[in-house]
Amino acid sequence: MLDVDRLSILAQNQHPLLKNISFSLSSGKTLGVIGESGAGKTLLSNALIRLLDPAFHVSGQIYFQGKALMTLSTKEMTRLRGKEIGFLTQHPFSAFDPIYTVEKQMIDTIRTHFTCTKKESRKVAMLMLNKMAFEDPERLFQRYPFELSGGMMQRVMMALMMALKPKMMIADEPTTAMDTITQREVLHQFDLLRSDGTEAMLLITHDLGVLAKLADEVLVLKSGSVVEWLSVDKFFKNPEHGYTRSLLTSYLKFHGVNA
Ligand SMILES: Nc1ncnc2c1ncn2[C@@H]1O[C@H](COP(=O)(O)OP(=O)(O)OP(=O)(O)O)[C@@H](O)[C@H]1O
Repeated sequence: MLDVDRLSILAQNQHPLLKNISFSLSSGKTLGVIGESGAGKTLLSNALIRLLDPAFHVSGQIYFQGKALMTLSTKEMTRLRGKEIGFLTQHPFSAFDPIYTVEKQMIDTIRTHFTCTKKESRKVAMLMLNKMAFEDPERLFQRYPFELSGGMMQRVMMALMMALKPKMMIADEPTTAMDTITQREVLHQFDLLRSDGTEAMLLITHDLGVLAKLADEVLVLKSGSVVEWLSVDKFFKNPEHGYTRSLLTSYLKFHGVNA
């Protein structure tokens, strides 16, 4: 479904930030991407949907269902984002316009991708907000992004993705701003999405518990390079690379588990 071939990113000053990244993501699979802070995870996800600042120099190829994304026009790329490739960012406020209510933004987005009436799209949005554990979606609808917390915005974004049912989903730390109970519910919905239209997921996370629950494969990044690309089973039981082992050991130690 997704093939990334020697993707590299240079900063404006020519400093290499991502170096020859290659991997594939098949239909039916979830790929977890991990690595310490600054490894290049967010740059990678933004590059995949072509939302990088134009100051970066990007080379290599990205194929989504055989389509070379680097050659698509801005208009074609805009059409693809949302319905074909969904994106959940760790900065949800950047995905919403501060001057419109949640209702308007959800309805407009749904109607951009589906032929339906306002009433129909409102009903779908409402249903998904209910699934995202909002107690009073009617009230939420009338609010502006700045009136909501980061965790609430992440849930609104997730509800929108559930309404759009993109073929592939890219999620960059999608539950960071949520409390543990909400996180658990949202991750459950994430899991359900896989059996409801979303065929593949790329999930960036620092939480190895999330990785264990959702991922089939793991891509380990360090300083802009791929260290290992392995099955989740091998990641937890028998990682080859010392860096992967150290990530695992420090996570387990931090969470009070003896390795
Ligand atoms: N606009 C920019 N200009 C120059 N360098 C940048 C820019 N944005 C990010 N970088 C650098 O690119 C590298 C990768 O950053 P990125 O945000 O992708 O890391 P990350 O793995 O997502 O980290 P985190 O887990 O903290 O979110 C870092 O060294 C960062 O300093």
